[in-house]
Amino acid sequence: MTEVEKVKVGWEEWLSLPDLGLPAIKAKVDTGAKTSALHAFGIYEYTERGKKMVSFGVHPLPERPDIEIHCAAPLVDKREVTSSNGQTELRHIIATTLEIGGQSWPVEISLTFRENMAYRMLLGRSALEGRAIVDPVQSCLCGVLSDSLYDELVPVEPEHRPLKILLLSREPENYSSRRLVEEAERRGHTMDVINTKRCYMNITSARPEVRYGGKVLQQYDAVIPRIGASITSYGTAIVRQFEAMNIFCLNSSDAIRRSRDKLYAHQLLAAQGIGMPVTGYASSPSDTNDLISIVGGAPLVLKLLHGTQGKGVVLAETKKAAESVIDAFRGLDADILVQEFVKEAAGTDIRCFVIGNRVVAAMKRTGSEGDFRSNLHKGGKASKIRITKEERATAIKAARILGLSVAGVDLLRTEKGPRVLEVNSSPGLEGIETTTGKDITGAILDYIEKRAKIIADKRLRGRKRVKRVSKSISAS
Ligand SMILES: Nc1ncnc2c1ncn2[C@@H]1O[C@H](COP(=O)(O)OP(=O)(O)OP(=O)(O)O)[C@@H](O)[C@H]1O
Ligand SMILES: [Mg+2]
Ligand SMILES: [Mg+2]
Repeated sequence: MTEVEKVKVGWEEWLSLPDLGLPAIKAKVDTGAKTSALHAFGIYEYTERGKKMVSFGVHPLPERPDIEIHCAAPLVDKREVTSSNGQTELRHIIATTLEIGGQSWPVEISLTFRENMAYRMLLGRSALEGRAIVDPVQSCLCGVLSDSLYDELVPVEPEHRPLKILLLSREPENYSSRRLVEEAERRGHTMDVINTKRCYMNITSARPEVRYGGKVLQQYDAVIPRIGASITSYGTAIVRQFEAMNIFCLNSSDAIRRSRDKLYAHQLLAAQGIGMPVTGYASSPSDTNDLISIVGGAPLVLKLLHGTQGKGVVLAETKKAAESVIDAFRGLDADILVQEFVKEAAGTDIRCFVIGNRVVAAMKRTGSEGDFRSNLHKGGKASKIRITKEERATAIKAARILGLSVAGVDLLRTEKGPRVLEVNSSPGLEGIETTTGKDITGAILDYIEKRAKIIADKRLRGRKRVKRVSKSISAS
């Protein structure tokens, strides 16, 4: 290619990724980065005719969160990428076509979560090499693409093909299970509810399968895992088996495991800058004193690492009390977290219900008189609450870090901003639906319809040619 044919680009440019169904994205040109990056959420790997693929969602226009495009692309690699803030993460690398300034060529793009960033895409060196010349003081040399290009796409309405869904739950009669079945059937889908503990599998078989009552469980479009804390290990093994069968699982086995291990989850969240109460952890009783001082002394909160529903969460008002509780837990050979007591939360926490990359509902929970724990199972009361932008962004980010598509993110409201307590992978539906009056079950099924459809139908959407709508050149 000769010099003349190179596309001239400024420091920011509008471009299209036609194979992904993205007609207009404003990218920041970043010659300091090798690989280009695209903001994606709900990243999911699957195999299509022996070829590795990845599906994901994109909100291409930061100011238009209503535009959500679900994409699929060949997965070419998984690579450690260090972003500009110095954080390294293992990213999916996809192959696709870049269209800019009337030309198009193949590129590799890494998928990352940059919901809070001004640009949904970074155009790196490899994508520009031999194809473009950068003029760092110019902007949008290739013209401006309008939002309206998204209106012309194949509608993002999920197709109403009946799906076959499997609900893994040991409680078929509880509110969450009943609502999911009822709503799925109302939409014309079928939903089988199966006790996770009754599933078994042949893990050595070349063709992975899960069995139940002598039959092979197969041909599901989606699995909804509701795995209780007491069976995390077995439950996630079953989910992993379904993943090996390329069946879409609403939450992945890895994500469930990460969120269940409170210590691990805390480490992952802390590493990505999520605010949490100061938390310490130790195994040896000889360091109890220092551990207590790390979190700022009494009063402090002690938690069993694998506790749930407020069981195993204790407030120690004095240092003496803290020491004796730590001793008692140790005597039981239980792993514990020692945590700063956030007094200003005053027995109230906020449950944010996250689906995909949206908080679909939030409620405030206040503990019963005299209890600092706000768990509804412990007699707490719930009410509607409007969350702040920061709380919303934190909840979404926390779910995303753990890799959960559906999550109940619990946080405390403090003057210094939200403090995440934990992220639940099987959040209950009863409290949130009755408190907010919102159809959360419907929102979960909307999400499954979109995601499962992409994988089950194995078709790409929104392949349309793109017209430049205007050419505006500015030197900003
Ligand atoms: N550090 C803290 N400071 C103040 N209050 C806290 C703190 N940690 C926990 N709490 C209160 O105790 C409740 C239970 O704690 P946490 O959510 O960590 O435990 P859990 O047993 O796993 O509950 P869940 O049923 O939500 O899984 C919280 O909802 C909150 O109201
Ligand atoms: Mg919990
Ligand atoms: Mg909780």
